[in-house]
Amino acid sequence: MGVGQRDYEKESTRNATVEDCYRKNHIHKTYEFAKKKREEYEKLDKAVMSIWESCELLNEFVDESDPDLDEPQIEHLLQSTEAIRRDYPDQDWLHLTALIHDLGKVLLHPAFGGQPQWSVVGDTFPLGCDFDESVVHHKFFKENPDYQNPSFNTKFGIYSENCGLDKVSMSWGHDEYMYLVAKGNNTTLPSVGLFIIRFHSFYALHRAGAYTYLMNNEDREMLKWLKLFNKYDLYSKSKVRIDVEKVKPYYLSLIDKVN
Ligand SMILES: O[C@H]1[C@H](O)[C@@H](O)[C@H](O)[C@@H](O)[C@H]1O
Ligand SMILES: [Fe+2]
Ligand SMILES: [Fe+2]
Repeated sequence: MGVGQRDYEKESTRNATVEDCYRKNHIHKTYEFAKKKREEYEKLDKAVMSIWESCELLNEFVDESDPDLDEPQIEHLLQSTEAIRRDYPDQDWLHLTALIHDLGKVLLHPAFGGQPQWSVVGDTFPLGCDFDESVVHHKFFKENPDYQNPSFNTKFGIYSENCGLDKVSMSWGHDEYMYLVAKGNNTTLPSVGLFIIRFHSFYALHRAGAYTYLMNNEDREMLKWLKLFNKYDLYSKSKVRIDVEKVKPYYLSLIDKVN
């Protein structure tokens, strides 16, 4: 295992939880499920909440799919944003992208429908075509009904080569939800910021290099930023706690700027 590589195989109680989460995730996340959830949640009719309030709301949750992180989610948001801010002080769109990238996990909260962990967290993957071997815990897909569907279970499935990721139906989760929320609120984030939010859990693409044949040229440009972002999403996870009250004023002004 290289430094910073996620170890899903090591025997531990943490990994047993992670594995169980992915078992349910892979069995239930079908093309149909994603379609239904998208239709339900793109109405944006669950609750009205500010960005900072959503960050605080996430504090009560620990992500059951994450082998590396036991800290509350707000720590992760601030740690990754602080790290990216240190290296790219002038790119405020990148700071905001990092701050909000996981806010879709509010789906776990009763105010947003209290969705189960398996439906909200974990890596994402395309639906309507083959499940690539590089997707974590791939073995559980055998029990996913799409696995047997002949229109879906080929390399391209329902897609054509280089169709562009925008056309691809990704498994439902916090990425797609936050993308819908940002778009539906007419965000001022550049399209690459939205791309990062929407595909940050697509590890099979940005870490393993699978599914590249679904990308178009624009996706290939944006993938560079997604890879850069991923370094901060992963490697900033640490036990060094952030002084929330100290950094809060900067974030409030950042949020203000884009609203
Ligand atoms: O366990 C993690 C976590 O749920 C992240 O928020 C998600 O983006 C990753 O893809 C996943 O591996
Ligand atoms: Fe995430
Ligand atoms: Fe994250």
